[in-house]
Amino acid sequence: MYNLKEKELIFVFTGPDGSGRKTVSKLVGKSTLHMKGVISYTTRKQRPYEKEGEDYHYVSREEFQEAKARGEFLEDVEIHGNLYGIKEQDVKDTFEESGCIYLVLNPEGAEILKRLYGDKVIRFFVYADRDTVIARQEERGDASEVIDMHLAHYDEDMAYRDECEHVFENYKLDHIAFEVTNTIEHYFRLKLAEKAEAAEAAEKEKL
Ligand SMILES: Nc1ncnc2c1ncn2[C@@H]1O[C@H](COP(=O)(O)OP(=O)(O)OP(=O)(O)O)[C@@H](O)[C@H]1O
Ligand SMILES: Nc1nc2c(ncn2[C@@H]2O[C@H](COP(=O)(O)O)[C@@H](O)[C@H]2O)c(=O)[nH]1
Repeated sequence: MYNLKEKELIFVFTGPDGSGRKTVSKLVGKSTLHMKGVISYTTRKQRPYEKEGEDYHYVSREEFQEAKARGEFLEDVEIHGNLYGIKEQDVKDTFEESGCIYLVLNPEGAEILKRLYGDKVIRFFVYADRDTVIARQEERGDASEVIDMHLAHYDEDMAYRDECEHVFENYKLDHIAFEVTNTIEHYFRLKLAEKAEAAEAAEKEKL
């Protein structure tokens, strides 16, 4: 397991499928705060609107299982017969570029990360009501079987909201972007304050 350094934090965006986790995480994490996201590996088929290396790394089941046998995944799950996982090396490399990283995971994955890293994992639960989530997936062209599959665990996913450190409804994109940015900046300020305190304590010890 990758050992997080003192200042490193992982922001996990979780919630029901189609609620807007990827959109919000990219808007805030990448475009506003210049953090880096870690891209998952999956065995599921690429959708027409997705890009390799941007949405996922698409691999065969065999490739995924070989990587798993080599112990390369920090966490991995199976959802509706497809495998998904985050590689430990990708987390390590991304931390070298940025002190904080973000991931988009289902609640099961968010829980695995939380158990691994405790306070260093901050979970942002992003949600919208069932009808809105359906409408968004229809609009982006998801097949009805895909939407049905996602909605089959909507209630179960929603039940995870009370476990998360922060909960955001996603209707107005500019509104949620503002709220999430402020929340992440709060963690950045805490980290800076801790660093300053540690430096001050070190100075005092020298005297
Ligand atoms: N606030 C919003 N208003 C309108 N459309 C939105 C909003 N947020 C996200 N969307 C749209 O909803 C769709 C689903 O968003 P997104 O892909 O970010 O969801 P997700 O939670 O990551 O789910 P999935 O894993 O299924 O992609 C996208 O087409 C996105 O553009
Ligand atoms: N625990 C993990 N969950 C992941 C990972 N990559 C994606 N996901 C989540 O899976 C579902 C289904 O995704 P879809 O793109 O096939 O609709 C969704 O909740 C994703 O956020 C991962 O590496 N680990």
